[in-house]
Amino acid sequence: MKIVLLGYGKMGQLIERFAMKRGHEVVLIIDERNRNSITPEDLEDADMAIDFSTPHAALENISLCFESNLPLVVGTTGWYEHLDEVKETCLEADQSFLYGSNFSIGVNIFFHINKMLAKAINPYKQYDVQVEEIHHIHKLDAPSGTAITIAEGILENNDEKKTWVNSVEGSGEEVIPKGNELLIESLRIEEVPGTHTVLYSSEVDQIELKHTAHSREGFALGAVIAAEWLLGKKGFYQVTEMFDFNK
Ligand SMILES: NC(=O)C1=CN([C@@H]2O[C@H](COP(=O)(O)OP(=O)(O)OC[C@H]3O[C@@H](n4cnc5c(N)ncnc54)[C@H](OP(=O)(O)O)[C@@H]3O)[C@@H](O)[C@H]2O)C=CC1
Ligand SMILES: O=C(O)C1=N[C@H](C(=O)O)C[C@H](O)C1
Repeated sequence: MKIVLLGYGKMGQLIERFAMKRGHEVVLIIDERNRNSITPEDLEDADMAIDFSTPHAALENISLCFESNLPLVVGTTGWYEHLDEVKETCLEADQSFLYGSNFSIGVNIFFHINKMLAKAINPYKQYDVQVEEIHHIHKLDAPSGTAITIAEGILENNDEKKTWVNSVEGSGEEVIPKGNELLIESLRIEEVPGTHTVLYSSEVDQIELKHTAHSREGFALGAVIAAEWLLGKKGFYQVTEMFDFNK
């Protein structure tokens, strides 16, 4: 596959390594320095684009790929308030699009267990639930996209919680969740690649479901596998649709 990389930071560089290992070719690298000079024609010879850029760049990059009729995998987080409009444009224009807050297999298994756990605990109102995410200090968005997906999985299966609220440690803003609000606590610590925990607490005990990424390799390999999965398909997909355990 001939791949265009949008974003060539920590993730883009790792994705290039895994793409080459799996026999693909990176034909164009786009980052902040050359983005303004890129036109849809520059993407004509490619088979697939993979975007791991920044929350404010993602939307324009998605439009660029749609204009070029280039299938696109988006790992960038922090732009999800625009998901509905992207879906509409994608389907209207008969494009190929896949996005995911987290491409690692481990986290996708976690997403699945998170929903099952939320469903199992739902009748036992003595448990209160909270989500915690820890990432490196360079991260631009909070809460993490993964934490939002986890929170959505809980909200779908919990009668008490209606919405999520976010508190960023050290921001100086105190967030005290109401009874029907699910708290996502964000911590930014050194170079942590990504740790997500769901905590259910009662007076007598605590249940924890935790995923710790040891590196970014799982995310990068997952993004290349997602690109391979998307090739030849039309439509709007989420990464979770790639996995059988969601069926
Ligand atoms: N879904 C998943 O599994 C994962 C998602 N992510 C998400 O991926 C994104 C990138 O993460 P990461 O690689 O760590 O971030 P980095 O900050 O390391 O890299 C961001 C890259 O985006 C480039 N960039 C900035 N503006 C544009 C633009 N307009 N068009 C194209 N590229 C641009 C930057 O260029 P320059 O260097 O020139 O500034 C840089 O190369 C984040 O949103 C993060 O949350 C991260 C890991 C896993
Ligand atoms: O910015 C990161 O680094 C990560 N971002 C994604 C997110 O926001 O969930 C995925 C992963 O946790 C790493």
